[in-house]
Amino acid sequence: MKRVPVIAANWKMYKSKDEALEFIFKVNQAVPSNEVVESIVFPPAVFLNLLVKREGENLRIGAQNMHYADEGAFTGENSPMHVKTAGAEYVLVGHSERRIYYNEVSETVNLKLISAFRNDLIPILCVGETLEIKEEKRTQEFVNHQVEKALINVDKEYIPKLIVAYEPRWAIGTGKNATAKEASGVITHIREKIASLYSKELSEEVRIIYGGSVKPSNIEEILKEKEIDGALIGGAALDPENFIFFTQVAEKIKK
Ligand SMILES: O=C(CO)COP(=O)(O)O
Repeated sequence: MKRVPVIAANWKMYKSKDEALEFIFKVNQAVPSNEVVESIVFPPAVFLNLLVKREGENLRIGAQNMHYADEGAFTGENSPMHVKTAGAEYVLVGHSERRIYYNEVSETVNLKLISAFRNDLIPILCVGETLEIKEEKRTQEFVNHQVEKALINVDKEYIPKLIVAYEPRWAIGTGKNATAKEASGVITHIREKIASLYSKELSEEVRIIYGGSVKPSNIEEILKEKEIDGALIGGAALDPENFIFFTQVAEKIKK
């Protein structure tokens, strides 16, 4: 089954307004068409509107987080409607930094996933183990459990839209990436888990990507793995030239 590769830049809490605009200006014309590579940028929420107005045809914009409720007394939060009307088409759900610093737990991850689908946003569900769990050789058990919990009550009609990012926590921002083979192994098992929850056919439509210290020097090796459908990149994708390079490698390898 052919799956369109995904190259996603998670800006986290970086970039000034001018830097954000400069990035979009440089990248918009340079990335491959959306049918060939889905190129997505996740800026801080306050920039969503600004960046979408400048959007060309190819670069897509997503939110780094959202609340699961449609509205409510939740000071400081953005609803799915807010991020959607600001122009987001995608949303990161369950990023490890949200899980570590903001009390994101499997129940809220699950509610956000359901809410994203209901609001016609494409979620990138982030999963990944700590170093401790890896050393205990419990990676697969842990990651499969995260996937299973996240997908509770998610209707099968939405599964083809799902994107999962396998981001081992020990690899995020550390310069230490999982080897391509390691990542591919975990991703294969995630797909099997989704097959066991839904069906093999549906599981083959899900894009499963890798994140954690992806950089220009390792992107080729990672994307050469058939099971890895793209990358979610932090630090290295803040540079527009790098981002363009990542999309070009995806276009070349996944064609
Ligand atoms: O958290 C990440 C993407 O969501 C990965 O960050 P780094 O690429 O900086 O390791």
